[in-house]
Amino acid sequence: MSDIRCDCLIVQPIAKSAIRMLEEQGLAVHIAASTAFADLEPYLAVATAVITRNHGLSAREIEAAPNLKVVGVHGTGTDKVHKPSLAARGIPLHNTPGANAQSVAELVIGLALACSRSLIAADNASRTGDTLFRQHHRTFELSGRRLGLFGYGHIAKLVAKLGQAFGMEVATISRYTPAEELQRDGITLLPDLDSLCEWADVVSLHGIPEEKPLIDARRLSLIGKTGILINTARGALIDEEALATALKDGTIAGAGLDVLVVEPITADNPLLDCPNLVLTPHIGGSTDEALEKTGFQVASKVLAELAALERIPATTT
Ligand SMILES: NC(=O)c1ccc[n+]([C@@H]2O[C@H](COP(=O)([O-])OP(=O)(O)OC[C@H]3O[C@@H](n4cnc5c(N)ncnc54)[C@H](O)[C@@H]3O)[C@@H](O)[C@H]2O)c1
Ligand SMILES: O=C(O)[C@H](O)COP(=O)(O)O
Repeated sequence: MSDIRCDCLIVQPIAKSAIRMLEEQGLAVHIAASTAFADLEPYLAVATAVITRNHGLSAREIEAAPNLKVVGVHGTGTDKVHKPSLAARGIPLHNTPGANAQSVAELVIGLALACSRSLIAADNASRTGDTLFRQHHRTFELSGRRLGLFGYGHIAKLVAKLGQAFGMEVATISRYTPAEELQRDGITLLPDLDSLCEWADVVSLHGIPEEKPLIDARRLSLIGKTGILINTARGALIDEEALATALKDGTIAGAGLDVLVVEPITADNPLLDCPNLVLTPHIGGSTDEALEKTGFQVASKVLAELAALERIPATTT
C-alpha cells in the first residue's frame, strides 16, 4: 500500500497564495514534477482533488484516480479535460471564468501592435544597425482600423474596450449576446465569420474550437493581404498549414499566436519559418495579477466542493 499522502494534486504550478489556501484548510498538496503520467500516477492514486491548467486531465489520468471527488481547471478552457469520464462518476468540474481575461486582452493588443509595427523585425533591425529598415518596412496605426472579434465573452469584451480606446471600430459575430448589449458597447453585429474576416483589418479569435478549424485557406484570403490574425483562444481554431502558406505568400499581412494545435511547438510545425508571425508560449493568463486571481478562484471552488462533500469542515472555507 502507498504511503503517499496527497489530498490535492496540482498538475501544473499555480500561485503560492492559492496553495497556501488549500494547505490552511488541512489539505496535503502535491505539485507534480511534470505532466508525465509517471509523475502524476502515484498522486492520482490517492488524491481527492485535482487542479490542472492547460494540460487538462485525460481519461487515463481520471481512471488512475479512484478517490477523485472534484476537478478544478485553473483557467477558462476545459477542452482538454475528458468530461465523459468525470460525468460517468458524477465528479464536478470547475473553471475560473474571467479571472485571466484582462491579461489575455492586453496580450491581444500587444500581439496586434507587434504585427502592425513589425516589432520582432524592428528589434532585429535595431540590434543589427539596419538603418534602411524604416525606409523599406511598411507599418500602420491601429487607430481607424477595424477590429473583428470571433466570440464576445469575458476576454473579447475587454479587447473591444482596449481596441476602442485605440480608436478602432469593433464588430463581432457572437450568437449569444443580446443586441441591446452590443449596441450599448458600441459593437457592430455581423452575420457570420466570412463577413467578419472580410470586414476586419485585425481578426481576433475568442470562441471555442469546433470539429474543423474555422480559419482555413478560404477565410485567410477573406482576411486579405493587409489583414492581421490574432489567436489567444485555442490552436485548433486555425488550420496551421494554411496559415503558414498564407504568411509566406502574403495572403495575409501577419499573425500573432499565443496558442497552437500542439503545445509546446514541435520541430515540424510549418509556422516555425514564417515571416510576420509573432508567437508566445500560451502566456495569456500568466501575469502576476491573473495568476493570483485564477489561483484564488480555483482554490476557492475546490475547497467549497470538498466542504459540501464534508471532506473538510464547511466553516473553514
Ligand atoms: N491564451 C490563454 O492563456 C487563454 C486564457 C484564457 C482563455 N483562453 C481561451 O480564450 C477563449 C475565450 O475565453 P473567455 O474567457 O473569453 O471565454 P468565455 O466563455 O467568456 O467566452 C467565449 C465566447 O465565445 C462565444 N462562442 C463560442 N463559440 C462560438 C461560435 N461558434 N460563434 C460565435 N461565438 C462563439 C461564446 O458565446 C462566448 O461568448 C477560450 O477558447 C479560452 O479557452 C485562452
Ligand atoms: O483557458 C485558459 O484560461 C487558458 O488556457 C489559460 O490557462 P493556464 O491556467 O494554463 O494559463
